[in-house]
Amino acid sequence: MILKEIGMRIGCIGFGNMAQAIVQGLIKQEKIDPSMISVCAAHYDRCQQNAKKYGVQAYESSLEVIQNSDWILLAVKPYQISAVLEPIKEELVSKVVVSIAAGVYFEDYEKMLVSGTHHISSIPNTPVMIGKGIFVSESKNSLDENEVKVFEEVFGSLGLVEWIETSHLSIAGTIAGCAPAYTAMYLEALGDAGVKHGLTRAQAYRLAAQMIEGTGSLYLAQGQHPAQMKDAVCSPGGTTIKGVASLEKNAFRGIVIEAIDSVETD
Ligand SMILES: NC(=O)C1=CN([C@@H]2O[C@H](COP(=O)(O)OP(=O)(O)OC[C@H]3O[C@@H](n4cnc5c(N)ncnc54)[C@H](OP(=O)(O)O)[C@@H]3O)[C@@H](O)[C@H]2O)C=CC1
Ligand SMILES: O=C(O)[C@@H]1CCC=N1
Repeated sequence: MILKEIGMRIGCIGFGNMAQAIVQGLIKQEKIDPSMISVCAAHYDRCQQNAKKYGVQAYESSLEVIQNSDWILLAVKPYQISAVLEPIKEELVSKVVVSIAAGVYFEDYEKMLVSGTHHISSIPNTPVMIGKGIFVSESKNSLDENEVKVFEEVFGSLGLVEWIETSHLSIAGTIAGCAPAYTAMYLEALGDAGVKHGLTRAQAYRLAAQMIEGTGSLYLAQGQHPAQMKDAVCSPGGTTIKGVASLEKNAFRGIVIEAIDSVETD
């Protein structure tokens, strides 16, 4: 489904890191012509500069974005949602609202939007930019059957659309949405280790990134238990098991779980 063909226009209220990642992804996947995307942000000058990078249209107000769009991506910080929606909620009744704000779900929007507004809460991650992302999407939503189909086709072109019950949305969003940061830290750490031992930084990052992508893809292709994947690398008396022992000594898995806990108990 190419949005141009069905005449669907997308508007972004908030055009920061995540909205730009989605817009880049949609343009890269040739789902939509940039001319059909409208955006606004708090600072118009910065928004104009960012819009120019992708060839999309920047507006000064969210009202103009809504007037020029069919689907609205709500991409401001979670704590700003309520204030941003209040003056425009009447205009959203005939639109489809897609929220990407972490922690703001169906029941919250039922209180903030006009009754009957079609809306869905979804937590994406930055790899949507290159079609390898995730949209953790709340099963409970008020889209009609056709809109759900469009949602799955359009945002599914940027990666995996995973439907999740509200009670598990937060943890799913943390694994999918926050962990790219932790994975980037792991990438950086492997890069530092490579450099420490003589690789150029570029080589070290290239090797580490390909390894991370390959390991994830291998799991997705075969569904092997991660422990089996680990065991297949550890030759008896070999090199890998020494690193495994060191990671275990430093509670590698424990600190990862603790990091996720710290997000969830916030
Ligand atoms: N970054 C990520 O990886 C992920 C982010 N999210 C969610 O995406 C949302 C945006 O996060 P992120 O992109 O990281 O944040 P950014 O700070 O990068 O972007 C926030 C955007 O909101 C704009 N903004 C602020 N106030 C208003 C307003 N009153 N009206 C219109 N626009 C406004 C800002 O404008 P200006 O730049 O001019 O200040 C900016 O463009 C959050 O709700 C977050 O939870 C979800 C999953 C992953
Ligand atoms: O850090 C944040 O708040 C956002 C939500 C998920 C990823 N980034």
